[in-house]
Amino acid sequence: MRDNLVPFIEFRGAGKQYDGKYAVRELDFTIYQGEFFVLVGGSGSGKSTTLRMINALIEPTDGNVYLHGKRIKDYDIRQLRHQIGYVLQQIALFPTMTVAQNIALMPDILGWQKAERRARVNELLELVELSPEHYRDRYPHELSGGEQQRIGILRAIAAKPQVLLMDEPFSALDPLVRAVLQDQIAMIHKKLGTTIVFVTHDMQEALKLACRIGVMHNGKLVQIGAPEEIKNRPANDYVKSLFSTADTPNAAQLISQFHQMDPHEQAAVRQALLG
Ligand SMILES: Nc1ncnc2c1ncn2[C@@H]1O[C@H](COP(=O)(O)OP(=O)(O)OP(=O)(O)O)[C@@H](O)[C@H]1O
Repeated sequence: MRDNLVPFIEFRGAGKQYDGKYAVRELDFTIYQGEFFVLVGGSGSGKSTTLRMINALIEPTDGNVYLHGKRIKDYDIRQLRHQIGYVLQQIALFPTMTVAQNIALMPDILGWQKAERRARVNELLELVELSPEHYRDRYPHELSGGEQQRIGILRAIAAKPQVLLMDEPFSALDPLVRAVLQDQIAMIHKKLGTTIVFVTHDMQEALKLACRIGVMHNGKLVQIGAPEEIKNRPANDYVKSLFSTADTPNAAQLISQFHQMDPHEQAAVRQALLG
């Protein structure tokens, strides 16, 4: 990605005030095409506000945000949202729609032909190692939490959006399921080359997934850099303290976490892993 940096999402003096108080301020940075950009920071530091400026869920009160060189606020909002997939912590699949219908929602809205939609659903299920034959016709209540989250991610990328926004997408999941989904989103990013902007509280997750990490503190972006740069050369004591305890957990730690779960949780993890 570093050989050919094409500016894709640009924050230029962007800020958001609520009643005269800044939620985020003085955001000046660029996310490049095909990049996996991870925003980290404590609770209330402004990560979600920053993310939501990209899909116009929040309009900046100061400065501007650009996609492809055009101001977000100058896009037709429907066209903009069609180019941007969005995944939240609690994915709400439509309960009365099957897995295939949930995934094909946006292609359907965009008028893709039935055969194209069907092929896309199968291709995507295979991408995350869920057999289309076993999963296409199931309903959300027949899936584990990890499987539902995977279907939510597939729904967000089904119509081949140029950008995927992910706001703490794995934080409600058990550690093992989480580790599997982290590997899968890394693989999706590698295969499809989608630009991903990902918010997390978890520094290990950031170090594992990011091309670059942006660290937020009190509504400001205090450092941007590659994972090793942030960890080895933190810009200040705050960044240092965030990353001081973050080491990638090893298999032994994960396995011991698994053994500490109750049998019900273990069954859910097994189901998600083997699914
Ligand atoms: N609608 C709103 N009205 C007033 N203040 C808001 C509003 N939305 C967010 N804020 C404030 O803006 C700041 C940044 O919030 P934001 O949700 O972006 O933080 P965050 O880093 O995503 O937090 P968390 O990790 O807890 O989700 C917080 O102080 C929050 O209270």
